[in-house]
Amino acid sequence: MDLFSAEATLQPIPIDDGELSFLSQLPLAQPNDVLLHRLLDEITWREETIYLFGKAQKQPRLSAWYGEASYTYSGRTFHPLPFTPLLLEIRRAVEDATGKRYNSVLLNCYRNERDSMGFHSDDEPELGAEPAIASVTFGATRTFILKHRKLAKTVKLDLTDGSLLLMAGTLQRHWRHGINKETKPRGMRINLTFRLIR
Ligand SMILES: O=C(O)CCC(=O)C(=O)O
Ligand SMILES: [Fe+2]
Repeated sequence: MDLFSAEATLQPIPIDDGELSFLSQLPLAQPNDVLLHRLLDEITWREETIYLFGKAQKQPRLSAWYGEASYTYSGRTFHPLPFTPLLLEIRRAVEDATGKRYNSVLLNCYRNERDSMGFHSDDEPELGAEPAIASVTFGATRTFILKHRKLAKTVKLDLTDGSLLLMAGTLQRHWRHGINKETKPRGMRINLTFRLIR
């Protein structure tokens, strides 16, 4: 094995007012494309309805919650499904790589370039003051955009197949993040954000 072909540990990404680190390939027991298709098949995906200015709208992606604690998100309380063996396996890899523990995961499936995630912070009180949120991507690359709440600063990161991004420290307090729609065709992408809910 070529030990120098890729970084083996999380590398810090310099950013003001928070902590970000990135690992281009999370060590996993199965290839990324096998895990992408297993997640697509084994997860109970839902197309949630959201209310925007009082109007019902389908969320522009599929999503699912798994874990050990109920959770409030965008003003709604979710009762997660229990972790599956596949999710436990991915969680173990994420815990080993980040040195932190997680009891919940939000999964999002971006079916194509038209799916997206609006700008938000993962700053719900049950996540605590400086939450560690570990984000794993399978499938197509999409651009993860961070916008500072007060300063005119934007950071863009390409989240590639098999990558791990750790958001920590005061990042959620000072920055919002999201995934824009794209104009060029994109294949399917599944993202998992592991969290610790208290
Ligand atoms: O898909 C992504 O990379 C972002 C997901 C996200 O922000 C979230 O699950 O809260
Ligand atoms: Fe988020």
